[in-house]
Amino acid sequence: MPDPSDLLLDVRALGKRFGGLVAVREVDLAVRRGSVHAIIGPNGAGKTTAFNCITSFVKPTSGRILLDGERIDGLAPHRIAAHGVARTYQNVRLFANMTAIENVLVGEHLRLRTSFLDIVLRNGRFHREETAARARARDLLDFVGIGPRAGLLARAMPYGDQRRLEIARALATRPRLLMLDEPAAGMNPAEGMALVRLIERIRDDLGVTVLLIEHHMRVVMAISERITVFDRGAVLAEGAPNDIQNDDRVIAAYLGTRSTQEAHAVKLRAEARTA
Ligand SMILES: Nc1ncnc2c1ncn2[C@@H]1O[C@H](COP(=O)(O)OP(=O)(O)OP(=O)(O)O)[C@@H](O)[C@H]1O
Repeated sequence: MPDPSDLLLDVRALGKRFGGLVAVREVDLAVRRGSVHAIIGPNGAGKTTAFNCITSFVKPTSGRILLDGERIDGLAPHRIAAHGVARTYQNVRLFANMTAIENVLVGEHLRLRTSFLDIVLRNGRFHREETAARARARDLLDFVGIGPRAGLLARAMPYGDQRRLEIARALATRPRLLMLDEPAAGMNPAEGMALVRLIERIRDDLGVTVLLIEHHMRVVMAISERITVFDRGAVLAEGAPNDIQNDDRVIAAYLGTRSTQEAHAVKLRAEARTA
């Protein structure tokens, strides 16, 4: 068991029911400060529901969620963001008709101290904060590798750049914990490895702890210090990448073949035969 003071996120006995369906049951999740931690598991295992509970997008049925030792379950989503938790989504959710830099500024503004009156009056504080926010937004776009596209509309950007923009917008809220839901979805192997390097820089250069849900096993194994495996709403295994790769239960449930995609294909073919 890790020392509780090493933990940034400490989820205990988390449960979520949707009517009669138990989506998450008795889940414990301990994310060390300064680490990259992955959640893996088959489709429908409850991974996104656990994310949604942590960010208060859905209300947990049971359990406790602590950030840096402080309970955050039951807080409104914007309060959780203010505590330093930012996330991205499985499907890109950008403001499509805004430019890249404007999307990042939306994240920045969650942090600014400018009051409504300051904005209406466009006074000194407004201009100082706006200038600083723009400079920081540009730095973040550079950091994620899309600086030259700052003025492009989000909808005009290639998919890979949109995913980077989402990460920049999340970073603009200055999180302590960045939660990424399938960041490598739709990426080819080279793009996946470039994402690995970006996530490493987020951890090392910005000091942000990263919790990600991911199906691309090459990405997961390359980046994660710890992996938690979900299966049918519960935690099946937790450990370092090497342990997870060699865990018989995980192999049986999930990694039985060379890649996740193959595992899904085998499962689907088996289901098709019995249909
Ligand atoms: N809002 C909801 N209402 C009812 N059922 C839901 C809701 N959200 C999720 N579920 C169900 O909860 C279960 C867990 O879903 P969840 O999306 O958390 O799985 P997942 O592990 O993230 O899957 P995937 O890898 O496909 O994204 C599924 O059976 C899903 O249908």
